[in-house]
Amino acid sequence: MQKQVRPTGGIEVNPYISVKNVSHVYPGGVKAIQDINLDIHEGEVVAILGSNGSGKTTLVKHFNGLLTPTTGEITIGGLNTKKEKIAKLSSLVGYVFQNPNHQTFLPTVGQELAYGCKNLKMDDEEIETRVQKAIEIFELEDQLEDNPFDLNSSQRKEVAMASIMAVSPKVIVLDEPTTGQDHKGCKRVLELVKMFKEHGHIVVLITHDMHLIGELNCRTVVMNQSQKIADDHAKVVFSDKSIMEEAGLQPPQITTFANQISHFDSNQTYLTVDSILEWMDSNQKEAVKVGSRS
Ligand SMILES: Nc1ncnc2c1ncn2[C@@H]1O[C@H](COP(=O)(O)OP(=O)(O)OP(=O)(O)O)[C@@H](O)[C@H]1O
Repeated sequence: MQKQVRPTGGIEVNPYISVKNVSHVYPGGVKAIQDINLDIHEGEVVAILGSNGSGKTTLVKHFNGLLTPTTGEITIGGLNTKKEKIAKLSSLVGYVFQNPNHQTFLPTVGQELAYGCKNLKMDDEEIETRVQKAIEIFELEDQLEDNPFDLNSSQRKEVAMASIMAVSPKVIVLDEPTTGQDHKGCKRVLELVKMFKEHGHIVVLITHDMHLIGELNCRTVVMNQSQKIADDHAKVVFSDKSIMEEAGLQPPQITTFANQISHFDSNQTYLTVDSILEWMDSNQKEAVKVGSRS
């Protein structure tokens, strides 16, 4: 396999996910993605952004073999997705659907947590260890006998994420993780993405949630009309007006605000309120008092 040079660090590392010249045409003729190239490495959190129908879901469904390229090639951990069984690919790439009802179907949370591991034919001891770890991380001890459908949507989403965590795939794909979540649920998603990264997972998020991307401060891929039109750090992408306009996207409100205020460093893109407060502190802008209004 050809080695690729990472843009930073200068060390040659093979990407864990390698998408090469991939197009996908659905039966009926819709060209959902066209000539996509994308490398994702160990340790990365990557957000995939774009308007409805731009091809985000089609692209990520290729990572676990739910779809295969019409043309081009995808390798996951060095395995060509066209040649591997879906079961093998799902042990490497876990997919958390936007609607947890699409992936929770067993009568208890405990059974749900073990399902993915059982499906991959792990032995009982291994399943017990993995499920126990997921229970601890997600603090689900008191809910094991509950029916997932008696939980609220935020809790059900956590159960879906915990069952993927039990399988422990290298890559965790989160499809619109904050959609339908209240403020607490959104904060929890942010924590979980950080936690997945700390546990050594690559996280790929499909999202329309600019605030989430701002908080994650992560690599951002923009899809538009079935093509990849940007792939850079969120700060670079959000400050590129032509890309944002082409894709019909709005940066987080705090970024738009900072861009309009001459006080702020015009060479910087501010993604969060905290980054603005930090700038104010370090520049001792006394004209603008930092602190909450009473
Ligand atoms: N199973 C399918 N059969 C035919 N066309 C499809 C199918 N799934 C998606 N498409 C079409 O492929 C294109 C890309 O869809 P896709 O769902 O990948 O976009 P998306 O960016 O994820 O959109 P959204 O944000 O609405 O989920 C759209 O034109 C869509 O209508």
